[in-house]
Amino acid sequence: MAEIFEIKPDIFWIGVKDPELRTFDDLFPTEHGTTYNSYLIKGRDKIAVVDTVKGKRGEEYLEKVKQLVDPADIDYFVVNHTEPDHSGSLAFMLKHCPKAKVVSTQAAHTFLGNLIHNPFPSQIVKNGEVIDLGGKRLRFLVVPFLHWPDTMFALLEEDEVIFTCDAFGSHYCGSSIFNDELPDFSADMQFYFDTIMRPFKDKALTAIDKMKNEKIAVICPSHGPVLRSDPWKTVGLYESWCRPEAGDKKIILFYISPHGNTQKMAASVVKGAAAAGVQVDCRHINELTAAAIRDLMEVGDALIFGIPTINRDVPKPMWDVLAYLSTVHLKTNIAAVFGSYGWSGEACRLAEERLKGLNFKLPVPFVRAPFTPRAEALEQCEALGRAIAEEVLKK
Ligand SMILES: Cc1cc2nc3c(=O)[nH]c(=O)nc-3n(C[C@H](O)[C@H](O)[C@H](O)COP(=O)(O)O)c2cc1C
Repeated sequence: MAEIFEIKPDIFWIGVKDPELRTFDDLFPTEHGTTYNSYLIKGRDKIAVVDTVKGKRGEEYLEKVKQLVDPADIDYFVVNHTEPDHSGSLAFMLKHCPKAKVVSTQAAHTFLGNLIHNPFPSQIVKNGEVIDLGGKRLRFLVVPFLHWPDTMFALLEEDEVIFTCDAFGSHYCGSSIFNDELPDFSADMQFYFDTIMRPFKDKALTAIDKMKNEKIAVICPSHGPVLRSDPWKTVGLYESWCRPEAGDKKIILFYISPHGNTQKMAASVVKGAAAAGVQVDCRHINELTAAAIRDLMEVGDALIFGIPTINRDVPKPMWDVLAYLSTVHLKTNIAAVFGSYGWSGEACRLAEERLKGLNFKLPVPFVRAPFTPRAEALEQCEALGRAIAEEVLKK
């Protein structure tokens, strides 16, 4: 018999486990594998399934469903989010569940159209709408961008069970599916937050605000353990990871400087900003871990990058820094660039293009200086620092 867990009377975990998975979506390491969680709810009158599983696991998943109900009796597939690890077996399941309607947000409906291509019976729901299964009412909380635009949570009001899709999930596959029956997986949960949810901290706080008015005894995410013991502890952790730190305004300056010229320019930028009343946390990127770089990015009221040209390009370690910008939740969209070069000097322009592509505002054009910066170039760097500080103080 395939593994099924009863979470509360007539609410079942019918997901599949993937303990050997070591890289999720070609992107993130999964040291402890993962699970694709799906849930079946038997109301007095209707049957609903919340999310499905990865497409490759469809057959096995169908067999699980058959252990509990006749698939032809399923009334609803609730799609909280359309990422293929949760919706991949939906089209397959619909063939076996002729009466089932797909319940989702409008955005998820559009995405499913682009994933499945064939028409499917559907019901689009808005925030606060309810589907009554008979003694079990499913109410939807629309929470866009956790972490795709399509996302919603589904709350079983009477049972106080909420299905939150990727939010509060972990890539963790253990012998049980319940958090109170497993070893500590908090590091996996934090890593999951860091890789998936971190760019959407403001959206997570909005979702948490919506949850706070609700009675919730169990959180059922779409990966990893079901949180039936102290679910609010996890909500509190998310809140602490998402809440911005208060404090004085500051500029973060990241630089690299094999021959020390860009470093000289950095010192002048720092001087100019300080004269305008804003401190600069000036850091050589080789002295920072990736985690420290990402943390610093999130606290900066402006970000400045000191970049020499190497082989007609931004040096690779600095490209890595620029790549991190899309993996964090930035407080600012103000940036500036400067750097030394020898003969062709492409780096500043390339970095500016990257920043503009991420919707940064660059109030001052980049300052570039050939080899050892002259006094005039250092003055330009001071002016750059001052202008960015003034921009920060305007906010
Ligand atoms: C390996 C190497 C490759 C370089 N390639 C370029 C280049 O393609 N174009 C250019 O303008 N300068 C190039 N330079 C020169 C540097 O940009 C120049 O020395 C600059 O002053 C270095 O800044 P830094 O003192 O902050 O390290 C290169 C330097 C090195 C060491």
